[in-house]
Amino acid sequence: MNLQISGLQKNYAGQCVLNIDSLTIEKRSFLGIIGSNGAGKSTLIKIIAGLVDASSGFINYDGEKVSHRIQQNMTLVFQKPYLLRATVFNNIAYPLIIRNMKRDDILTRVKEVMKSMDIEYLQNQKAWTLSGGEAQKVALARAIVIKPSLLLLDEPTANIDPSSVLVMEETIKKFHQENKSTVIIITHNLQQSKRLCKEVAFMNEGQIVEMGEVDNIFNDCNNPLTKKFIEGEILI
Ligand SMILES: Nc1ncnc2c1ncn2[C@@H]1O[C@H](COP(=O)(O)OP(=O)(O)OP(=O)(O)O)[C@@H](O)[C@H]1O
Repeated sequence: MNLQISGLQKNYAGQCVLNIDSLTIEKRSFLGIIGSNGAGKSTLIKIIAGLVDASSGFINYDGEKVSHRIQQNMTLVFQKPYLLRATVFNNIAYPLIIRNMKRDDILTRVKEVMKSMDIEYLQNQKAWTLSGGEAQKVALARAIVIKPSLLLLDEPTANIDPSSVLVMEETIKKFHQENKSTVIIITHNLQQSKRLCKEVAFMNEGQIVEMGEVDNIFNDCNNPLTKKFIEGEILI
């Protein structure tokens, strides 16, 4: 999915927390969003997902305004996984059930995703009994099972151990390679953005300070604020 953002602003109690003049995210992009706490990263991704209304401005999705059909084609994984009070299998199957997919196809698709993430052993476990890392894997499995054309990830691997991070990253990479999808990931892990993304956008105080190819941003950025941030200095 191709995204065109124009004049996007979000205010909370008269305070502007997001202000993006113009941003294009090409189809099949793999964009990382980095920046300090409160920079506006989650607000941006929630507006893209249609979960929060912008105060002004608009987003075009493949040249169209947001609609039910477009929203059916995107998924968002939060830092804290929201799972249904059901088994792991039913959690992953749910987005396919509500899209009226045939029973046999659901079975095949859910098994395929569980196998690729090595979580088949969890299929009958109740979602509320999962560990944090297991729940996060299930949330990712549920997000990719519909093969969305836009996958939005808000710190999907925060608070999980390195081997689970590896499974999640491999899954996200494979998903991006095998589908003609756009992936946007917010991460505080700069190494993770280097491992996964083609492009990175650095946000500060609601604005996109700089955006470019991963190598350019990390080795040859133009803005002194970006340089400070990636070198681990505190931005004040
Ligand atoms: N529902 C809300 N009501 C009031 N203020 C909000 C609301 N949601 C976000 N904000 C404010 O908007 C600003 C941007 O928040 P946002 O969650 O987008 O930042 P972020 O870059 O994702 O931060 P973090 O890295 O800590 O997750 C913050 O100052 C936050 O307090």
